[in-house]
Amino acid sequence: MSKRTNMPEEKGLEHSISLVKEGYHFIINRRESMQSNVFKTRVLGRSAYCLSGSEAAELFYDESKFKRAGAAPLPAKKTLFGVGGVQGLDDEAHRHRKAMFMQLWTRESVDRLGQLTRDYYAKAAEDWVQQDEIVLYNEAKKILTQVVCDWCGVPLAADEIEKRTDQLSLMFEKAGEADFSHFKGWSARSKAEDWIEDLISQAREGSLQLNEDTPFYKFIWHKDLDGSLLDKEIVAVEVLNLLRPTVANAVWIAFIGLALHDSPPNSELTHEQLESFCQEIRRFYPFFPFTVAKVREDFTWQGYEFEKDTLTLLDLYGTNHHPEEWDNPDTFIGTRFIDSKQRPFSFIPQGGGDYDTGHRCAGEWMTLLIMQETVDFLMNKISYQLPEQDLSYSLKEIPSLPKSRIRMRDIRFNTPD
Ligand code: HEM
Repeated sequence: MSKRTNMPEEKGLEHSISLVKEGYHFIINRRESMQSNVFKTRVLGRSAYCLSGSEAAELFYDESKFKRAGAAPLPAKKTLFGVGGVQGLDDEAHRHRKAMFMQLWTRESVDRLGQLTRDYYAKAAEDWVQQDEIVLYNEAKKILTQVVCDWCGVPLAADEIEKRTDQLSLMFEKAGEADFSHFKGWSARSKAEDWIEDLISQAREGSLQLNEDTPFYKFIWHKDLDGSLLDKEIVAVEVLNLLRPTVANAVWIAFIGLALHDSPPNSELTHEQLESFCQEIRRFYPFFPFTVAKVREDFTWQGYEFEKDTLTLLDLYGTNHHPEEWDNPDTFIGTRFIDSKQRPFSFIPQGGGDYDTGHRCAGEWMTLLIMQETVDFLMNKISYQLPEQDLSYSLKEIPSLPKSRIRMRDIRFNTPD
């Protein structure tokens, strides 16, 4: 006899087109109309549960209930994640691989990242002051490509910067496209994997010398659970798991440009105020709409039956805007996070739960650091004007970006007082 569930359910055979059309509001719209943080729908040709809000997020991060193997749809693997990376692992294999990422966050390496970010901003701005106009989003992608390659120890020649910036960017820019341009993301990933695999071969053969303290070196010589080196294809996927999302910070940098215009903070920010402003950017502006897992074994939660192997979407954007979790969720309040307790499952722009044992983003601190350096640079190191431009952004496009990508003019270095 088939199992019955009293979970609210969307009628119809397939809703993938609505998902593409409604974008960040797909889960919110149904959560509101069904008045439930848990419901069932059909996307990508299969049944799927959608979860929203902190209680449901906590459930989603319960490893005994959900697994990641086989959850990510093929188009996402071909562009965003790659095959064989940490995102699709579970249990001991996941913890061992995740530790390879988490070992990178030493005081020295974080300080070095901050310094590199400042240096590459300063270098880029020497060129900006000569230009009539620059586009912040495009500049940020180039800067971050150089920052992250330098930080990782991945060699990057000056004449390669544009090409590698484009490849790393297309992987996240085209991941949400439903039309043919999605394949640009596939092609970019394939070229970027070839690039990194080639460098790995050179390093393993001894023709490329790398500093032992760099992430690239550590990943190349990382031993898997069975004591063997990872295949170079897997190392490349994991190195791109450092490069690609760091360049993706350009999306939030474009939103920083917008927030500084729409909701400018006090001119002199304390560290606490700066951090709160950046956290509110991560809460308020869209990036990843949801993340995915699969039900590990049949279980019942709050009277709802969850069936083994069913795809499950956790609403990241909707939880960050959930009226049960936030006062005035749709208002940008730069000081919101001052003195407010961090609630691990309500504020989930980069996933929730535990870093070491769960799938929460390995680069959350790095993201916050780059954002803080960016706000400091734009507010204190240079001055600029925003000419007339279309600053709107659509919640139907993934990833969403201000339409103009933030055009800036009359850029000048500020002189120290
Ligand atoms: C724009 C900034 C970023 C956003 C919006 C973002 C978002 C996310 C999200 C939503 C997840 C999945 C969480 C889950 O499925 O539970 C994730 C995982 C991950 N992120 Fe990020 N991320 C960003 C930056 C970074 C950076 C800078 C790095 C590394 C340098 C990074 C590395 C990773 C890795 C390795 C995972 C997989 C973790 C795992 O499966 O255990 N991310 N990120």
